[in-house]
Amino acid sequence: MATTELYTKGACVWVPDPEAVWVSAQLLQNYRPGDQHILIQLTDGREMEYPVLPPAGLPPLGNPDILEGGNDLTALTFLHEPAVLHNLRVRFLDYSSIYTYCGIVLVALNPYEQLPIYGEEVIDAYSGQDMADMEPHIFSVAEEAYRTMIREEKNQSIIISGESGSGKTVSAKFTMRYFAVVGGAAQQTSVEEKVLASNPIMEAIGNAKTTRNDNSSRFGKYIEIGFGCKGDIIGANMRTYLLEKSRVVFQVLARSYITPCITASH
Ligand SMILES: Nc1ncnc2c1ncn2[C@@H]1O[C@H](COP(=O)(O)OP(=O)(O)OP(=O)(O)O)[C@@H](O)[C@H]1O
Repeated sequence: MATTELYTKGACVWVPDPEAVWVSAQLLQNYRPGDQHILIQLTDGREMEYPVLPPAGLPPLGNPDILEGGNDLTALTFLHEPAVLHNLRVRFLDYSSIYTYCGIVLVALNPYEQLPIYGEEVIDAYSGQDMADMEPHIFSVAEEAYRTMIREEKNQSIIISGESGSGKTVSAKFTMRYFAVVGGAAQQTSVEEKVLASNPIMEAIGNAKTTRNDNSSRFGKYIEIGFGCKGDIIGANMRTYLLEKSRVVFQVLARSYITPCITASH
């Protein structure tokens, strides 16, 4: 079926909104190829003629209600910006869930509050489980990498990306904690303790406050964790890269010595 045939009376669509970014609306008439406008009704009851000329064209179609709040974005019938934003919003507000899969990728929202979802009992629940059988969580990604490494005896990588303040450093720390717990059994060995204890030291040296993040990393980190044949952490090293020189805006003169000052701006 051509996509335009789905634009029938009663179909749900998303239209851009200056405040809410996207709002949902319903078609009040069938769309016929060549139409320059389509009559829609917004959720607040307002009716409007929506222009369907290029470049915007027809508005993105809404997904069936039954898919709302699903834990994998790839299961959505229509995958576009408003569908992704809406699904993440529903999961966050209605299911208190900050994690959603998009295939093998985990999408994480920053809750800006401590959630009770990172305790050892949660680590135990994820340990040994398949990613597909568990609700999305940073621990399921860590578990997948850990199990694949043990099973295939191959190095694994977890890439954490996002804009400043989105929660990359926090996610990396939860991942390292997961490895320390599942690999170190009940008692953490001193190597595992040292790996976890390196975080505050690195942050003391390499983090600074910006307008977006009170504890913003000033450089990227490539953290390599070594595991022994029993799956326990036996060492780690960290390489830094991508120092954001643009943020080194001035030097502070303090008494007789000069302290380079990595500050703020943004
Ligand atoms: N999962 C989470 N639970 C609770 N708070 C979180 C979580 N993720 C992030 N935060 C909060 O958001 C703040 C910023 O997160 P973080 O420092 O990890 O961001 P970042 O992506 O590493 O930023 P930058 O690129 O600027 O270094 C944290 O200090 C913490 O307060």
